[in-house]
Amino acid sequence: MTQVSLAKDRIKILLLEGVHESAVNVLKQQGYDSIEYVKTSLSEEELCERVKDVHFLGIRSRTQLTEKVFAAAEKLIGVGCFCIGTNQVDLAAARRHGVVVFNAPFSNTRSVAELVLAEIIMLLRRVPEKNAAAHRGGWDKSANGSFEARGKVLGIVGYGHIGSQLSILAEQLGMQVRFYDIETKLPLGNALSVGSLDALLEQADVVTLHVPETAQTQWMISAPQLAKMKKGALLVNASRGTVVNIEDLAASLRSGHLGGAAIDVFPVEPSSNNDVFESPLRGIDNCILTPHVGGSTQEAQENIGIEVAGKLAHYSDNGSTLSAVNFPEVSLPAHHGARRLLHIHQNRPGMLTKINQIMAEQNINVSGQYLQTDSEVGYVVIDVDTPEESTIADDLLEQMRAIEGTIRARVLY
Ligand SMILES: NC(=O)c1ccc[n+]([C@@H]2O[C@H](COP(=O)([O-])OP(=O)(O)OC[C@H]3O[C@@H](n4cnc5c(N)ncnc54)[C@H](O)[C@@H]3O)[C@@H](O)[C@H]2O)c1
Ligand SMILES: O=C(O)CC[C@@H](O)C(=O)O
Repeated sequence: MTQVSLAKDRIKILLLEGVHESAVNVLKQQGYDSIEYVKTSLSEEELCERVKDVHFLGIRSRTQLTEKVFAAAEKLIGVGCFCIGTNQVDLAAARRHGVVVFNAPFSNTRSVAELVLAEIIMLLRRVPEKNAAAHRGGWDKSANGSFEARGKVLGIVGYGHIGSQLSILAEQLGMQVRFYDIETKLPLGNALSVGSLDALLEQADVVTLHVPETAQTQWMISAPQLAKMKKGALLVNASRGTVVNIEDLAASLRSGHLGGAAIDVFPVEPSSNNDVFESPLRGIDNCILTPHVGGSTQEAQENIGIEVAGKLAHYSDNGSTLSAVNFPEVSLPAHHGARRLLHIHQNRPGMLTKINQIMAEQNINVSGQYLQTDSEVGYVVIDVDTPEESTIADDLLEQMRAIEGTIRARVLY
């Protein structure tokens, strides 16, 4: 599969799920005008049709990018996930098809941490059920089951960007922070690392989950783990819906073992704001249900738009894959006065030799060469000095495309 090199005005960009308009502004400022903006996600079938002539695709967490979608997206160069999570993308398939995927690894971190902290206080004070009662005309003026956050043990599962940010905020409220992570992490402030998930569940008054969706985290909180939590303890999940078995959680809340929960993410989420939200957690009063809005603040969305659109434009203009989540990372200088050839190939022995042979045979002066590989894919960038009017770069590109194992190749002027 090869990629024809294009002038900017012929590069088509499809932005889904109502990404912030800051993304459109950045792309337009960089000279990209052919932008289609869609407010919802699309089904696999719709996507396969719509992505056929698209060069860059922007999504959030709802759009599932499967092998089938990448196979249909013959011209796709890059994907921007306008969020932190990339579990909705088959990253290996993207790599095999030579599609570079970027995300915004920390633009909404603070927003999630703030919401979680607020929910912890609300749950400790049983505000959700008092609020529900008041809306029904009730008046539950009582301190029964209501507690301060100060002095309580907060158990954080996953001490990455969000978990560690929350750790700092929670300590400022006087909470005692414990965390569990599969990686060794620097404990911030007075936080303490705990050796196992079970130990954390047994110690914590409040457990909050901040892990990515992986095979290892799927249903990591189910009936046995919920049973290990203290009676009356609280659970917060603003990570991914597959981390908690929602039926088991509903049973634990209804039995009175858990005292409350705040859930922002669900195993199945409505694909648009017009769809009905179904969940076994509906109707449980001390359970806060939010529609996957942990990172949905104006500040976060605007910053994400700027960051991810900037990464897509930079990759398009310069070839840099720095901070890509599925690709060998190459940080490239500007290529003023040189044509830049980009070659993505299957990582087989002898690829670089074949490319260099082409340069030698044409007597080309190579002014810069960059190579990065992973186990499957190689990415070679070559800057060649040619007179401005010369079409030699196009000839070189054609020859490079003919090398067996080439996935995509393009030239930057
Ligand atoms: N609700 C929302 O709107 C929202 C917003 C942003 C992010 N998220 C979700 O939150 C997740 C975490 O975000 P982050 O920025 O903190 O990610 P991160 O990558 O910085 O941190 C994740 C941490 O989890 C740890 N981890 C991985 N597997 C684990 C396991 N099995 N047990 C214990 N720890 C494990 C990692 O080592 C890492 O330290 C994201 O992957 C995303 O799915 C949700
Ligand atoms: O914007 C969204 O769709 C949710 C984003 C959030 O879950 C993330 O992974 O950053």
